[in-house]
Amino acid sequence: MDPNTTETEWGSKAWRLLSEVRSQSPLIQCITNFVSMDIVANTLLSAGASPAMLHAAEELPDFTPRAAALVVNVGTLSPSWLPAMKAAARLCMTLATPWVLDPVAASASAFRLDACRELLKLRPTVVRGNASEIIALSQASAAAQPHTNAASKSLHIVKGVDSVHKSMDAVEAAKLLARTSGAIVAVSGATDIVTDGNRVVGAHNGVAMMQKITATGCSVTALIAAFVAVDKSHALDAAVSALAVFGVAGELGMKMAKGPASLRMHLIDELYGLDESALNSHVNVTSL
Ligand SMILES: Nc1ncnc2c1ncn2[C@@H]1O[C@H](COP(=O)(O)OP(=O)(O)O)[C@@H](O)[C@H]1O
Ligand SMILES: Cc1ncsc1CCOP(=O)(O)O
Ligand SMILES: [Mg+2]
Repeated sequence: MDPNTTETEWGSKAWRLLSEVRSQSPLIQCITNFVSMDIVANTLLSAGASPAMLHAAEELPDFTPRAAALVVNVGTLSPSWLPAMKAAARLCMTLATPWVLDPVAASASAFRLDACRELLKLRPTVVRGNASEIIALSQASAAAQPHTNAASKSLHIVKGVDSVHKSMDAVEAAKLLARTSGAIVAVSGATDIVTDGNRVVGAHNGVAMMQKITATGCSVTALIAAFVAVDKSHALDAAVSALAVFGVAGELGMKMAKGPASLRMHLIDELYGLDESALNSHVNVTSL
């Protein structure tokens, strides 16, 4: 993070990065779960990025090098998808292309937890999960070997895809995961937390109703990828900005929404229409 960024400057930083996404329209390859594909693509389009949901291993050598960033989301993981996820992540690591891991339901099973740990070794630029996912992954990755006792203890910390912890409960776990993985770690929730293992920044935007729309977490993970794509050397700032922008769109959308279904529509509309004054007046980011 730029240590000189003051709390009042986050609005203009978020605006600058959103403007870059709109002008550059970065190509974002998304290997993501079936539930999320539609809302993730629509979120990226509304922000100005160009989404592509390609996951066939045969296509990766041609396509992944052309992407400005990659998302790997394990939400509907199956054995047939994992090799392509790893191959795409490995290509990004080799090419220094930013990539973002969403460890959906990280410790729901040993298969999923091991997959997330293997993906972590491929040096994601950012890991974004909810609090339960980050706590589980942090504990598991602190264990040295697959299926050690420490790793199996972190099994079933998550219930399913929804968090049973508050984001603030995951601050230390996030810092540890950032240190052990080398990634920027983002924990979504009432306060979105972003850390590089030393600094901790909180983004306080958003509304609780966003949890009642499936795949909002997946969507903000993809938005983080778009923001990191346009500011590769400041991944922490980019992640904070994406989380704040998505939260502001949720706050503005909530003014017109009657419930989760209409919030989904209004959030996407508000993301599309965000302007400088809205971000300057609504972005609420502090150091923690
Ligand atoms: N209680 C809350 N108040 C405000 N925003 C929230 C709240 N819970 C989640 N959000 C927002 O909803 C989005 C999805 O986060 P979350 O529900 O934690 O992810 P996931 O869907 O992966 O569990 C994020 O943008 C987050 O900031
Ligand atoms: C319901 C569900 N089941 C497998 S993936 C998925 C979507 C999860 O999306 P999010 O993590 O954004 O809530
Ligand atoms: Mg999630």
